[in-house]
Amino acid sequence: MADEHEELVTERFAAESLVQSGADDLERAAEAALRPRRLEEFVGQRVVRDQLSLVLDAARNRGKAPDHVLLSGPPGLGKTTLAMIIAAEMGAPLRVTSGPAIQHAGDLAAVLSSLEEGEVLFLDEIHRLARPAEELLYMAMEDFRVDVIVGKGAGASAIPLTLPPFTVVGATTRAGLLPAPLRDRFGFTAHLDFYAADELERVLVRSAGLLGVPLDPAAAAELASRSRGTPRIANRLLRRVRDWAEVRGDGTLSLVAARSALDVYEVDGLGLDRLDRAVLTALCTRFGGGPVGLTTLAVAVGEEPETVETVAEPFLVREGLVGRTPRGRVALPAAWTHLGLEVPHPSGTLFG
Ligand SMILES: Nc1ncnc2c1ncn2[C@@H]1O[C@H](COP(=O)(O)OP(=O)(O)OP(=O)(O)O)[C@@H](O)[C@H]1O
Repeated sequence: MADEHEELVTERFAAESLVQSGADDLERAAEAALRPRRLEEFVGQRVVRDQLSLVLDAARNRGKAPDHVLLSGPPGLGKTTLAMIIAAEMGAPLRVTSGPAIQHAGDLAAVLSSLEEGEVLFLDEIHRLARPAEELLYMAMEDFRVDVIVGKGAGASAIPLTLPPFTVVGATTRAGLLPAPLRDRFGFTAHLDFYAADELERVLVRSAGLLGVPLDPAAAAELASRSRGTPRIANRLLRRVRDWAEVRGDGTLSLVAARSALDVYEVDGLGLDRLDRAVLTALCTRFGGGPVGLTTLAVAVGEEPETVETVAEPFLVREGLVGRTPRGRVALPAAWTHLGLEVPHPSGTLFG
């Protein structure tokens, strides 16, 4: 059970999950099969969808590559899916890479100089691009030009190379870390927010249809309300409920099957998982409700500060469990209540 629970938690860490290659390859394949291919299949995010649809229609009418697009938001909300949709809607090829994969400016120059006209270049985790690569990207995005450096040291020379028009789709969980000159080169920026329960229900119904499994409406509602506002988690839980229904039930994804599977995987009433609860527990019990700095909090739960900040925290803040103050993170009254603890008196250090 513990291993299975671990797997459920780590699905939120796309990069780290590479470690568990076998099981995760299967999960990634399962995820890919449920990915919407066209904008009209993309559930929710109505404003982003409308705006993007306008950008793409206008580009199509002009017969040009669309403006560069920057997508930000927590993991699993559909940034990669939207990049794929942009390429599909434009009938353009898609090239996928990421900030950490590009170590040197030369790596990026090689990618850029091999792009076809109209190609969509998806740059995941764009905030992690190395500075020299970032500067090369500015020029390529603005002037469709790169300087290819030939030779080394004093004898090195830059040969300008003109690129065909292309579209960068950048994705980041930390838009605030992007330097202004890079942010400014995106003609369209969109922030993806957590999904409402009714939107997640639609994601689940669509996925159950694609998987060919019978999903009771009550089970869909239960799963939607316990998926952390995140389609990736909703789809992952759906597959776990299917496992439960096939192995321990009658194959129907009923409310009983949904609740039983969620119990097995220790997903609580709010949809919080092990990391979320570890953060809340540390905040409330170890640090007396805070304020506590991000790094100290991360050490206490055995995670990287970036993971706590980008994976756990946004949902905890949105649910009113955790607050950010200039002095650090604090547990809000709902956090104590959720953990079944007594809320400390407000005249204490916490809210005073
Ligand atoms: N709006 C949506 N409608 C239907 N399914 C969605 C939607 N958004 C995401 N999904 C599903 O959730 C899964 C995760 O989405 P995706 O990989 O695009 O997220 P992401 O934001 O790129 O995450 P990460 O930053 O971790 O890579 C997809 O496989 C897809 O099946």
